[in-house]
Amino acid sequence: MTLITNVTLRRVLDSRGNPTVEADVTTESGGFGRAAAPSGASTGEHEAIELPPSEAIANARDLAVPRLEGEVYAGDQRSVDAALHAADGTDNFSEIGANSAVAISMAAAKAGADVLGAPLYQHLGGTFRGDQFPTPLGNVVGGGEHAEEATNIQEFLSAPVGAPSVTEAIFANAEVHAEISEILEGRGVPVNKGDEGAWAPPIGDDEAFEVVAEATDRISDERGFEISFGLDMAAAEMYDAEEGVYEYEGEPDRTTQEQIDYVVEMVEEYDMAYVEDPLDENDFEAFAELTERVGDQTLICGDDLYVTNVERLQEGIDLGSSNSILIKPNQIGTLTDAVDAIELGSKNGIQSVVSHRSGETEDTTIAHLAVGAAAPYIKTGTVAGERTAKLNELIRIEENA
Ligand SMILES: C=C(OP(=O)(O)O)C(=O)O
Ligand SMILES: [Mg+2]
Repeated sequence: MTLITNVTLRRVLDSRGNPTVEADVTTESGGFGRAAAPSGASTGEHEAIELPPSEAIANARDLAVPRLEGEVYAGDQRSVDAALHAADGTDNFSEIGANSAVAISMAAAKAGADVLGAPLYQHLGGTFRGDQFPTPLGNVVGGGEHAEEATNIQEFLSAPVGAPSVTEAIFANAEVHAEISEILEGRGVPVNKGDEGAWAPPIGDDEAFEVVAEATDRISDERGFEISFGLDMAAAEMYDAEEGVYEYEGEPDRTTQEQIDYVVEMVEEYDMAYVEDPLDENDFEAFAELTERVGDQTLICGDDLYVTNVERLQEGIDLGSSNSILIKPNQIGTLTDAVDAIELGSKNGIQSVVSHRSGETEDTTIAHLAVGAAAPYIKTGTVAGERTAKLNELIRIEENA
């Protein structure tokens, strides 16, 4: 019934106006799934390879589609994803492109769910899943690779850790976002937006800490539940490997030790709930030192460090590098690989944060993945249509749970 009979690939627009890969999967009994690949700007050097969409589509048509149509059942996600790996034949999807792979993988999952008449989160997670909702981490101020002339730190994230429901948390993040524009206006700071819809003001990191803390405190008081905040430092983008320093525009460079001390100081001063990629993507040891120092107070999350790869995650587990992992299906290329990383993490006390990319589409798969895999966090922006697509889907899922 769920035998895949057709896979169609096309180019569509992403939120930056760049082309990306969209896949349609149809099954023998008429099941249908459609999904599109997102795209990063601050990509990790160990990520699976995103090919130019036209090339990814042409190669996937030649190599992957014949191994799927009439061969594999959409309801059997592991077989779909194994066929994608076999068609590609490399360990980083450099033949068919991780963008084609992830679009097909997600579209097949949706087609499988469609045949069952079940919501995607239930198809992915099974019948006993669907009652645990992730806390949404909402990007409210940012710079780095996501906006020019803004903060060094890539993302300041509202973290409504005390919210009674995911719906309340989503609205609280939007209120924090709105509050920040008022605060910035009051300070005479012009308000532009970055790639993910976060404010991208021309201010230094120190001022951004103050502004975000003020906004989260105010909305927390109004709402009556705890709203903390966190960061994605995307530190690999700041790291100069030759000099061994982290470069901050308008401030002195920091050595690795100074970077660790700085993060410890900020975690303590602002009681931060979350710090992603505070150190270079190859420095498992420095991550471990930081986790040793503040891992009992905050989540230290590896994004570029792990690239959703179970082998890199295992190295981090062995060394104690972090207590959290970012999960981006397109970093690794399939839903199976993403779920395996979540499960390896949860067996080892590592909290998963299912994440969007800075270039996104209206696709809502990650909202279902977070619920289906019972991930404790999701990072998918605060405002902007391609972000609210996922957030509104979470609201709907919660309503139906
Ligand atoms: C979402 C992120 O940005 P990008 O998609 O540009 O890697 C991130 O670094 O977590
Ligand atoms: Mg990141």
